[in-house]
Amino acid sequence: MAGSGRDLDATRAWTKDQWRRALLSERRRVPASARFAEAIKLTGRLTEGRVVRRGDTLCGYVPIGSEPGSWQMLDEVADRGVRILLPIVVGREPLDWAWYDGRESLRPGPFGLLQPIGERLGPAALRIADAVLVPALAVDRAGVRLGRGAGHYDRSLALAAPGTPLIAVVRDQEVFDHLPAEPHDIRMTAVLTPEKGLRPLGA
Ligand SMILES: Nc1nc2c(c(=O)[nH]1)N(C=O)[C@@H](CNc1ccc(C(=O)N[C@@H](CCC(=O)O)C(=O)O)cc1)CN2
Ligand SMILES: Nc1ncnc2c1ncn2[C@@H]1O[C@H](COP(=O)(O)OP(=O)(O)OP(=O)(O)O)[C@@H](O)[C@H]1O
Repeated sequence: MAGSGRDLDATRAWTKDQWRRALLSERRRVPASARFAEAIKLTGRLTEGRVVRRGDTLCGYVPIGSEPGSWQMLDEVADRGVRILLPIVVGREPLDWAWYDGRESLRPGPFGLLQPIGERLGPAALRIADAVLVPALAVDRAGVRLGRGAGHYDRSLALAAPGTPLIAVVRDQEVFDHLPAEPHDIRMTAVLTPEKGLRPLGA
């Protein structure tokens, strides 16, 4: 598959679904050992104080399948005094949110997700976040994010307070020059990757 900046002409014409298929098959080829090493690096990035600090509220996610990150990532961030909100899928509504309260507080949900069982705070709880980690398959330099294709985050992120960092979490190879965008796509303000850490996106 085209790496960042390569084969630009070929990928210019790709649809979002073609991108998704290519990105997911690439992810599935990453050995568990590499995924594990990347998760440890991501945890380091999240606990070094640039993304969130003690007392902050972070919207996180529980990684599933080949997504970047791990359980440890959430626990180590929580151990540093950061409160973590996790998303709950409610049909095609904006995502609902509940506090992360350890692994025992998670239950299997739709799409292979693990979701928190605590009190549902409503979609507007996103407003109290100091930063939002947004799971993604890829992101481009302008902040265009490619997700799973259900539109959950696009419907939800408009509820974040203006200026809240919206941080796509991807592997280093998943940052591209140009991805297909639609009018409803909400732009990410930054990207977090294991090797290069936190980088701003867009203008
Ligand atoms: N970890 C995580 N949580 C998330 C998302 C996400 O992408 N990742 N979402 C982002 O919007 C929302 C849920 N939407 C989702 C929509 C589709 C699939 C999905 O296609 N799941 C695959 C199985 C995944 C796997 O095991 O690799 C499937 O159902 O086939 C997942 C989440 C909110 N929570
Ligand atoms: N703000 C919105 N309001 C209503 N529908 C929306 C909105 N944003 C996205 N959608 C719907 O969701 C569908 C999927 O959107 P898109 O392909 O951008 O998903 P995605 O961002 O990749 O997925 P996800 O956010 O679930 O990871 C769109 O075709 C559109 O119908």
